[in-house]
Amino acid sequence: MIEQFKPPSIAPRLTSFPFCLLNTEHIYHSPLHHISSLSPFTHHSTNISSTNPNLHSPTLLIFCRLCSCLLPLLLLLRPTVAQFPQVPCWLMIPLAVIGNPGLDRSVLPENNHKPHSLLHLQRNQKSDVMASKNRESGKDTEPGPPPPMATTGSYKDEVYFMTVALLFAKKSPDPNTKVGACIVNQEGKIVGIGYNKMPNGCENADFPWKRGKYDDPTTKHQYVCHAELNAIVNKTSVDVKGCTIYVTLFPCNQCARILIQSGVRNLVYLSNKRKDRPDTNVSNKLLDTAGVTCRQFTAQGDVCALLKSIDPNAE
Ligand SMILES: Nc1ccn([C@H]2C[C@H](O)[C@@H](COP(=O)(O)O)O2)c(=O)n1
Repeated sequence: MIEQFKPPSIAPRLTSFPFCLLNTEHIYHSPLHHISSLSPFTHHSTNISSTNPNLHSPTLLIFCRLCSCLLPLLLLLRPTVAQFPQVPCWLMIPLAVIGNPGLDRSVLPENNHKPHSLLHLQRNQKSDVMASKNRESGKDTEPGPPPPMATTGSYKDEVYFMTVALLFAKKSPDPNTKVGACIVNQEGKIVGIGYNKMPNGCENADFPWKRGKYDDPTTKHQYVCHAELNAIVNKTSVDVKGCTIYVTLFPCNQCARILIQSGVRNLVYLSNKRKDRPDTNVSNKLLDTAGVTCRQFTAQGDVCALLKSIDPNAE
């Protein structure tokens, strides 16, 4: 049997006008990209509505005709209505469909005046999220360049950074070895400072400060937080990836691991007198293998005098 296909008579006509309207360029400022997915007039729902018997009802026909007359009228009225603070709530629904006249576009980025601006914004936010995910997974921990070494003031910048580390070492309650650390980001800004002390909430006076075997709980070694660790946990930036650490004493094995894992890429140290001790003897190997550049800070002339004025024992 051969049968001619009869297209549904009313539904396509009903949906055609609002469908076209929603896709014209004239209303691209409106949040219709979003709303249209909910609207019964989209491509999507056109397909659904053509099989929907409700759409064939005369009431709906009148409603749609009314909408098609009302919408252009509201478009014309839109700037005028926006002058009035008290917009009747029945007007809010069609206005929401046309666009929010009260939206302060100056708070949006420049290109937000273009079509699909919200979409652009979401894409940018998405890439920010991806970037931070990559950072978390350590994918972007490529060696960062050392901070710029300008000579503003009397000294090179690194002299100031090492001086800050040395100055903060003086705050350490350790009677024998005082260590200071200063973390500098790739813009040459200080983002973390630390010195060796007991953990927060553990009174320095309540814990031993004497030296001894590393596994002896009556000595300081099991308790004290090293300067490098404190500088990292005190950071003022999101992270310390790509940063340079200035430290007055070469890091121990544990601190070397912490520096590597936190993404610090460059190390400048003042003294390495403990490098062969069991708690420091593999630092160099770890840092070197992980690609952290290490360099000893050398001071001469007035820089030497400056360091000695802070700590007479400074080498
Ligand atoms: N890179 C380092 C090395 C050591 N410290 C701290 C830990 C202790 O408080 C002190 C070392 O004591 P010592 O064995 O010399 O009696 O220095 C640090 O903060 N960072």
